[in-house]
This record gives sequence, C-alpha cells and structure tokens, in this order.
Amino acid sequence: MTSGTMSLRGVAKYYRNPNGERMAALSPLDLDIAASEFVCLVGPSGCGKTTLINLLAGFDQPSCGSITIDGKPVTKPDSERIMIFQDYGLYPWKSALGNVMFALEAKGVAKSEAKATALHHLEIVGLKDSAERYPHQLSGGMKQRVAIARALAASPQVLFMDEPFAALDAFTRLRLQDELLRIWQEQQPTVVFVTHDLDEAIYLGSKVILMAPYPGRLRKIVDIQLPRPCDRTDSVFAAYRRELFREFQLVHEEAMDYAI
Ligand SMILES: Nc1ncnc2c1ncn2[C@@H]1O[C@H](COP(=O)(O)OP(=O)(O)OP(=O)(O)O)[C@@H](O)[C@H]1O
Repeated sequence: MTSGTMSLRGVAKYYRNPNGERMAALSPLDLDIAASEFVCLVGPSGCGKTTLINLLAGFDQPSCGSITIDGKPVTKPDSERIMIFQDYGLYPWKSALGNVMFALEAKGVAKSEAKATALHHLEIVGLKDSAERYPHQLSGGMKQRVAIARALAASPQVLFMDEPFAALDAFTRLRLQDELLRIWQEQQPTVVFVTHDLDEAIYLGSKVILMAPYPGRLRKIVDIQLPRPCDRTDSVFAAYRRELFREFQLVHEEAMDYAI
C-alpha cells in the first residue's frame, strides 16, 4: 500500500486566550510523513499533540499553511482514515459487537462477514466473551479496547490514535502494543500515535516526534531503527531512551521557565 503520505507546509494553529491575545497552539511547522510510517507524537501537556492530530484527521483546519494526504488537501475527515479518541467514541445503544460491526457494515461489508471479522478483532483485544455487553457495562479500559478493535477491523489506510492506551492496565497495554505492531506490519497503514510515554513511543514508532509547548512546536524528530517487535532491554533501545529523556527534560525545563 502506498497511500497515507502526509505533507504539512507552514501549518500553524492560533487561539485567543481569555485576554484576547493570540496564542500559538502550534507555531508554523513543516513535516513529511511517509506512507506506512508509524509516527509517535510525544511531549508535555499543552505542546499541541492533539491539535496536530486533529488537523491531520481533518477535524479542524489550520490557521495557516497546508496539509495534504496523498497530494490532496485535508478538508474533512475521511472514512479511510480512522481516529481513536481518548474518550472511546462508542455508540452507547450498540453492544461491543454491534459497535465493531457497524464500522464494517458502513464500508459495505456483508453482515455475516462483518460479524466474523468483528468477533476476530474483539478476540484480539481480549473481549470476545464481552461481545454482547453494552458500553455502560464495560470498564474504561474495556471500552477503549472495543474502540481499538473497531478501528483495526476496518483496515484503514491511516490510523490516528490519541493516547489510545492511556486508560489501560500495564499488562493489557503491553499486549495491545504488540497486537498493534503486528497489525501495522500486516496491513501497513500510516499510523500517527499520540502518547506521553517515551518507552511506548520508542517501542512502537518508526519515527518519534518530540514536541515542546509555549508555543507548541516540533522540537526533535528521531528515526527509530529497531526490529519490530524490539527488545525493551536491548542497549540500542536504552540509547534511544537516553537521547529522548534528555531532550524531554530540556523541554520541561523550558516549560517551567515559561510558567515562572
Ligand atoms: N479550542 C481551544 N481554544 C483555546 N485554546 C486551545 C484550544 N484547544 C487547545 N488549546 C490550547 O492549545 C494548546 C495545545 O493544546 P493540545 O490539546 O493540542 O495539547 P496536548 O499536547 O494535546 O496536551 P495534552 O497532553 O494535555 O492532551 C494548549 O495550550 C491548549 O490550552
């Protein structure tokens, strides 16, 4: 698959603060993301990660600059590009199975095939036995796993994930990281993944983009050259970790200077 190439030129997003002053949630940036790349956005709170992923997904428009995917301007969300939100975005009136099936039936998949595919993906996220439960009968982590199953089942060309594993327990999180990597290698979507967790970013990303706040901006882009899945105890992993932690510390110090 060669689709899912993203290009950003001079993209910025400004808001007005309560005093009416213009504030850069994102200051002008250029960025290229290749098809099938797995890009992790990391950085402290307020550095513009959600702003950037929302612009890429077409949920919001930049104040200036241009964003294209496969050469076409991004003007609105697209069914080939799926976003997994922090707050799950499940339909409360549909069961877990119904939520996953809905994404497939919306793409024209026949009901029996949709059911089989949905059950397979619920099994991947460890929820096959909860397929008939409704969102209000599921914990936060379980709801997020349904949202992940729904996104993965639809085999999108682009997957936008805004802290998708934040609400999960550590074991489920590690397991889903491996499942996500496996599916990424199999289906080769372009993935843009927001996380606060540097280890998660190094483990998943082929590229880690470290962002900084005040104003929101790209601070450093690191290409991660590790086999997938990689060994978290490996010395190369540790070297990436040191590099990114050092940068992250500098970003925090700058942010604290700003707050003072
Ligand atoms: N609709 C809005 N109106 C005004 N300011 C906004 C709006 N959305 C975001 N901001 C501001 O833009 C900046 C970047 O916000 P954003 O949510 O993109 O950061 P983030 O890196 O995703 O943070 P977090 O890690 O806490 O989710 C913040 O200072 C935020 O207060």
